[in-house]
Amino acid sequence: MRVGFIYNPESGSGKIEQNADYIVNEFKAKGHDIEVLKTKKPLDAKRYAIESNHDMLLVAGGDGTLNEVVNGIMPKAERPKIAYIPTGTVNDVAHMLGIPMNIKKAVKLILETGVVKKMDISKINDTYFTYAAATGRFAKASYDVKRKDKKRFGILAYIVRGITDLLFDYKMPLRITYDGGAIDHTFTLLLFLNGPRVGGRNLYLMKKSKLNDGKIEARLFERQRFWALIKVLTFFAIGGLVMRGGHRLSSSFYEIETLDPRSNIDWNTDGEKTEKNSVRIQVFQEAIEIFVSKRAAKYVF
Ligand SMILES: Nc1ncnc2c1ncn2[C@@H]1O[C@H](COP(=O)(O)OP(=O)(O)OP(=O)(O)O)[C@@H](O)[C@H]1O
Repeated sequence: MRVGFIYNPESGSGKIEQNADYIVNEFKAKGHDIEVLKTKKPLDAKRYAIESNHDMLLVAGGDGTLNEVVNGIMPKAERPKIAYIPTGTVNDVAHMLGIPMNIKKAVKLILETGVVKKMDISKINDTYFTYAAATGRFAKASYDVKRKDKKRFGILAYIVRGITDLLFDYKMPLRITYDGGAIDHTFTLLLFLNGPRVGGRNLYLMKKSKLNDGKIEARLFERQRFWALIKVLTFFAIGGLVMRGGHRLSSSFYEIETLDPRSNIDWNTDGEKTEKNSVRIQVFQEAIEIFVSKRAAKYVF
């Protein structure tokens, strides 16, 4: 197979760099023709994916690098398969797909023990995302953390940034239309999730949410004095529990319209800052093929 190996040497603690030769040799030993495409700056991974004519893209990086590759291949009529080696800080997608954080074990999964599944990809305005779009309280943490802090402190850097966001009162008057109706309210946090994980947390109460069901699960938190904060924290602490003042929706599309003309809402998709204010979210069912563990194939698809 013709394999393009796209890797981000800056992802996570940088361990991928010492393992790149090992990965190349393992793929060659199995008879693959592998081309190394190392990123030098943001958006290189997307460009490599756009220009690729490989049968498969082997991607090593965090959720952000995977997101760039997905944005690169989605407009193509013939999309290469994706094999993913998680080397980022949070690696939410890899946890859902059952891909080990250990590089050698991840390579073994791709070359020997894994299976290929078709996975949904979603789009928010013109940006594709693999697992999460969010706005409001805490949503900034994942893109506001500085790269050098991520490298030094790992996931703790995100937690500290999240805590500094605690006391900021997000008030977002919005109309949310979905395939079951419409809701007008003032919200503090909106989460749109492809599967049962976000922000490094497994949401075991959302285990019915599958990665190939053609639906996006929405968890919407109304703005309330004091209680909203408790409810958001409870959601993350207790596996996705939604208390009163929260909405649980499942739909193949959403329209989110800001009702305040002065609003200044930033959207976070797969951990990066992308769209602003009113957006449309839609799902492309089973849009990409990706290597997953046998266990994930059974439980999240
Ligand atoms: N060589 C590079 N130098 C600096 N930034 C890069 C480089 N290559 C890619 N990037 C950018 O780094 C961003 C973040 O990388 P990535 O998400 O892969 O790792 P991470 O942030 O450590 O992991 P996670 O998203 O799981 O927290 C990507 O969106 C990409 O644009």
